[in-house]
Amino acid sequence: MKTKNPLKQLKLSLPVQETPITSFLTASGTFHEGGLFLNQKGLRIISEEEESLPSNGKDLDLEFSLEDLETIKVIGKGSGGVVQLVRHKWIGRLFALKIIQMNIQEEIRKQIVQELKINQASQCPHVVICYHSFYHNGAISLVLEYMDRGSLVDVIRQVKTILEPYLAIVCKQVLQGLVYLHHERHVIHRDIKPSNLLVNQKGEVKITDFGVSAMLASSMGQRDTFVGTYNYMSPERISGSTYDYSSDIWSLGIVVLECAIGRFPYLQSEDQQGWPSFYELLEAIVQRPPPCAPSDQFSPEFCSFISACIQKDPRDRASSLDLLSHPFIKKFEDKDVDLRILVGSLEAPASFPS
Ligand SMILES: Nc1ncnc2c1ncn2[C@@H]1O[C@H](COP(=O)(O)OP(=O)(O)OP(=O)(O)O)[C@@H](O)[C@H]1O
Repeated sequence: MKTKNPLKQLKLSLPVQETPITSFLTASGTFHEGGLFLNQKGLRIISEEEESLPSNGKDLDLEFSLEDLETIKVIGKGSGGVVQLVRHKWIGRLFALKIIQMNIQEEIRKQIVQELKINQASQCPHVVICYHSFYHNGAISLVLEYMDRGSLVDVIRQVKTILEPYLAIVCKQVLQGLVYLHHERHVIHRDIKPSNLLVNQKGEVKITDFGVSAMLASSMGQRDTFVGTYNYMSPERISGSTYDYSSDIWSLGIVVLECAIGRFPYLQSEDQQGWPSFYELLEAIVQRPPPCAPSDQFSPEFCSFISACIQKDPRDRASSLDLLSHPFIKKFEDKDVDLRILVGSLEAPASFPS
């Protein structure tokens, strides 16, 4: 028997497409499924392990002892000691272990441990978390959040210069860290420099060594004995005047300018023979007009940002809070600039030869 309308019976009923494609996208226009990220800038695959790692570590409530950590390799050396990449034997998680050698009296040690405890309470996603600190065999060991793309020193070494859109994203995150330190914790960092600004492959930038320079200074019995580089130090600190939060802003300006032009701003040119001597450099910072961004190579917003930071008179510098709404930062806010694209192309310091 023939059916009246065979085609009608064959008709498939398709589900009505009620879900618009945009609902699969994140705010940045990225399609995200499992570990796969796809947007107009390309494709990225992030392992499930990385994805599930907490970015602020608030949920990490482990009992630590140095015996629980196994060393993988040394990933950095500073004036105070070494930094090792370590793995927690039981949970397998990676940390950076910073060991600072200091033979100090019991009283000062107690004071330092107390200070570090306060630092451990960091509640800002742009300040590297210090999970634990130990005093052992004359050394202070800090168990830090591991930043797997190293510092801005490693970034500049590989890319030479950082383009304005990426720099704006870097600056915004550093400023968020500084707003936290200056306005919530009421502390001056005192050692903002490229090696203290760390990056991870999620595109996060965080300030580290918060409180460490103060700790080293107090361990020497003088409030302002400085160990480290003077390159980023403000003129008022070099000349021994009183200083405040704006001293960190000067340092930030020098760091950002260096990242943009690809050389330390007090060097006249890339091919300048050798560095100025220690005293020539200090004299230049205190006596000479401050460096600025060349207006024929950079946007007016960038040049204005740099001169809002690098002012000889600290009162002329903008605050971290003001700088967060500077036109240079605002300019790229809705432009979907993804720092992961930049850091994704870099080699991890952990894979550098020792
Ligand atoms: N939490 C971390 N995660 C990943 N790498 C780190 C971490 N902390 C430090 N490092 C690496 O170790 C290097 C040395 O760090 P450290 O703080 O000891 O010295 P520094 O800042 O380079 O110099 P100085 O001791 O003069 O301040 C850094 O430049 C960075 O590459």
